Amino acid sequence: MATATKTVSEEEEEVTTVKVNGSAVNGVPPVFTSSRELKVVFVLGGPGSGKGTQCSKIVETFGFVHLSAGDLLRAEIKSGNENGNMIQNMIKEGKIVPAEVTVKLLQKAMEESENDKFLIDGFPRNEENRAIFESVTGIEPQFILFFDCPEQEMERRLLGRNQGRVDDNIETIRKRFKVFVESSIPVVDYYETSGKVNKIDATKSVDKVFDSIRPLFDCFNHVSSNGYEEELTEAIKQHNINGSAVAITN
Ligand SMILES: Nc1ncnc2c1ncn2[C@@H]1O[C@H](COP(=O)(O)OP(=O)(O)OP(=O)(O)O)[C@@H](O)[C@H]1O
Ligand SMILES: Nc1ccn([C@@H]2O[C@H](COP(=O)(O)O)[C@@H](O)[C@H]2O)c(=O)n1
Repeated sequence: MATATKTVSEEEEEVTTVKVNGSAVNGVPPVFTSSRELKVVFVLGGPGSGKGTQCSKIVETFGFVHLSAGDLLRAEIKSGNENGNMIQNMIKEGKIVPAEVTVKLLQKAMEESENDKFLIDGFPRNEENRAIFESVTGIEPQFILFFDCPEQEMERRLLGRNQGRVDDNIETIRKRFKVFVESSIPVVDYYETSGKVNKIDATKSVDKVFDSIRPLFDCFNHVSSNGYEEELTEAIKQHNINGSAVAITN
């Protein structure tokens, strides 16, 4: 009788060939065990620009799963994991946690989900985040949503947020702004070169911001006979024509 037990060579085969979106990076295949074609949108923008608020609305309307890198790190602190103290100290100082920690958490969350559409919020925060995510998962984002908001407005929002976060105080907020400009904007610039960045004017009301985002996600709901890729390319083109593709102000 046949058994379900795999031979060592079958298991090796699985780890090296059953891959998400699967290309090898520098000859090393990605170590992601899902065989689904995952669609990922990275959501970037300064602290307090409204990323989490808009992600909730996208989840409700377009059925994406929201993975906030910050929330996953905060959950790791609460879980009592050995990395908890290190993560807590980094967050208090507004510093970026080593990518291998954050990527592992994102990878686990994606593997545990049955969905295939993910909004990854607050990630990649620096070049190390970007490179390690790409090499571990082999996933290229569909596009980047970039929330553009002046520091003065972000500071006002963060100081009024009242969620008891250890980093929503003026001293840490200033450090987070500096890290954003020095480490996160270069990642946005990187994706700008491949035309993947969709800049959103985040100063408007919550509903107006969502109205400007909506057309970029419509293609994931109603796929035309040409397939969603063509619809998405057209939506990005229209988004840029409509004047949101202005220079990054930070
Ligand atoms: N368009 C908006 N206008 C005014 N206030 C907003 C807007 N969007 C979000 N806010 C408020 O600003 C605060 C920060 O929003 P949110 O938590 O969504 O930002 P974020 O970019 O996810 O921040 P962080 O990166 O620090 O997690 C919240 O109190 C939220 O209610
Ligand atoms: N990729 C990331 C994302 C977040 N952090 C740390 O968490 C803090 C809070 O992040 P939010 O997105 O919830 O604002 C952030 O300041 C970093 O300390 C990270 O290290 N890497």
